[in-house]
Amino acid sequence: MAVAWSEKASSMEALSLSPPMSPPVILTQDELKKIAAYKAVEFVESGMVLGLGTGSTAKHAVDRIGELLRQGRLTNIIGIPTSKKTQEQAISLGIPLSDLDSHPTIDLAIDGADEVDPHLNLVKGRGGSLLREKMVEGACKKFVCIVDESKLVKYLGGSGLAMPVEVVPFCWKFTANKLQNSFRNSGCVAKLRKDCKGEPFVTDNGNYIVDLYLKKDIGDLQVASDAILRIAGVVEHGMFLDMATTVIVAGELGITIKNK
Ligand SMILES: O=C[C@H](O)[C@H](O)[C@H](O)COP(=O)(O)O
Repeated sequence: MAVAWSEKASSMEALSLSPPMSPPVILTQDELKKIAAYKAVEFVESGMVLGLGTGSTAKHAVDRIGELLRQGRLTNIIGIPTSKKTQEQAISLGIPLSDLDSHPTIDLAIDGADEVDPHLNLVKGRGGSLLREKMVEGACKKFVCIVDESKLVKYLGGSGLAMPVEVVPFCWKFTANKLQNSFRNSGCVAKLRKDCKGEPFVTDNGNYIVDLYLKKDIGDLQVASDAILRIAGVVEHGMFLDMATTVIVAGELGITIKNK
């Protein structure tokens, strides 16, 4: 999706890429993701332990951290990757890595999201990395979420796209049925995620993903979270409730920074 990048709106902290009176610059969705990511990396300071997110938006942030390290503008960074893919990317960029066992407290994590509601609750995991993301981002002093404006929703599940749940492979149909029945009042349909070969998608942790598709609001999110986590066979779900401390949204009018 390409949008017009116009002048700063009064209520927004914005990056204006075009001088006044010039025609609006048309940016792609990926360019907006990159702008949000670069803005988030401005929060990074030398000496920090950083949670490194996963996905097409977080990838820009990891690239930028690697670039600043190479230029010597950042030093003594330790990255904690949220997926094997991000781990590979960080290694290729020369970012020193560790894990939660050695660094149980993280200064700052930067990661994307699939949905952001008005209270800064998130849906994550459409890339399949929700479990490691939740572990790493749950251990952060500050979690900066970076999105383009297409990710903003009125309520979680409101995009009509997947709400991911990581489940153990053992009797996944049983677990999927339990999940679907738990949210039948919201018109929930539970589907096993498949890879491009039509095989079950397998997470970095060797589990499967059941995607929930909701026709209506699921109501109280904490109640929904508790209900999902009570189902034996569920490992974790992709609702990140009250975890993001800041959300950076890049959109048509500029960058908006929302703080908890
Ligand atoms: O599992 C994937 C992660 O939760 C991603 O952060 C999320 O899916 C957003 O990805 P993207 O930045 O590619 O839209």
